[in-house]
Amino acid sequence: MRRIHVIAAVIRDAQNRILIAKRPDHAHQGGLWEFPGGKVEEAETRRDGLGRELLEELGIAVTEARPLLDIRHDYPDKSVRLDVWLVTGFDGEAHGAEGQPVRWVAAAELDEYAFPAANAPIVRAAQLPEQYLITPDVADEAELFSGLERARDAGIRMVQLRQTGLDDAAYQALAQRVLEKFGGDFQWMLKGDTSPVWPGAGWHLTSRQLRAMWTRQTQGQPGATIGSGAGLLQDEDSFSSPALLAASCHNAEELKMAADLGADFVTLSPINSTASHPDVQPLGWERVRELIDSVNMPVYLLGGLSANELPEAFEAGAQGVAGIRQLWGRSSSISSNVAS
Ligand SMILES: Nc1nc2c([nH]c(=O)n2[C@H]2C[C@H](O)[C@@H](COP(=O)(O)OP(=O)(O)OP(=O)(O)O)O2)c(=O)[nH]1
Ligand SMILES: [Mg+2]
Repeated sequence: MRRIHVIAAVIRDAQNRILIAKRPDHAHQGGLWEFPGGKVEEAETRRDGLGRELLEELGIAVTEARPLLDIRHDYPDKSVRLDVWLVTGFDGEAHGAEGQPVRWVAAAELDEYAFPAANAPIVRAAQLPEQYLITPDVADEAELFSGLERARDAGIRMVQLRQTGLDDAAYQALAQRVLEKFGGDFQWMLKGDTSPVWPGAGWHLTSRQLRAMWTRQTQGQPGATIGSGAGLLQDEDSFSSPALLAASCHNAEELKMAADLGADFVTLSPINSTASHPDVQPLGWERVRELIDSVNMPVYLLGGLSANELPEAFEAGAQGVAGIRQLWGRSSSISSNVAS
């Protein structure tokens, strides 16, 4: 089946709301909500297709946009490439120019709408920020707390609580204190051998845990997924359901495992060489592009990258950058929205 190239737009306004539209009942995937867009024409660039579709469907002229996520999905009757762009600037008042209902909704509310099956990762990408801070090892809790305050003030919105050298009990106790103080400031991603019990917290698997879990899942229960992205949770293996499931990946095999488990997003590393892993061969941008292209999930690039490299990351198809020192030490000088 020929794959149809579709441009779709996550349009964000100044209040951080996102525009969704309802597909006509008779259309393919009819009656479901969608991100506005449509088929790219033969002699048209992606950007031109985006501009034309949003003018036709919503009566707006796009002024600021960048790639967000590229998805390949096979419906029983149709194969599509959903080439999703984030639109942060436009002229005109968006309205249903073809008579379709449109609605501005908060990112968190997107979960309440019925979208086509291919859209789950788009919803996730629309909700996730551009930067993912991983906490460095700190000397004491005061250093951790002041760093988190700095990150919050600099616009960081998602943090993985990482502290090497703590046993599980000490880590859990630290997480409790950190979440009591900063619970509402960030989307928290926790580590450890069991799914976090804090409401709203996500779980970030190491690549070792990812492999172990994948093996267990695929051998025990074919097709079973645990991630929230797939909408299927099961707790036979004593999982509680994390708000988000993420995994650390370094190659195509691990990316595929994360996708099989229904991960909401992944980190991919190392992009550049880093002081902490001088012996590890960096992936380099060309390979990174190929790897991102091979999956339908939001991917954060990790390893020697700073927020200054967000434009390259977006160009490669990434959700954004993840970082330890780069997003911590200098976080007071980082703009939260470098791309716009
Ligand atoms: N625009 C859009 N299409 C989506 C989304 N999710 C999804 O699976 N699709 C599928 C449904 C369709 O098979 C295809 C988009 O085709 P379309 O019907 O919108 O194309 P179009 O605007 O060019 O319309 P037309 O000229 O065919 O009437 O992509 C989404 O979020 N937005
Ligand atoms: Mg359309």
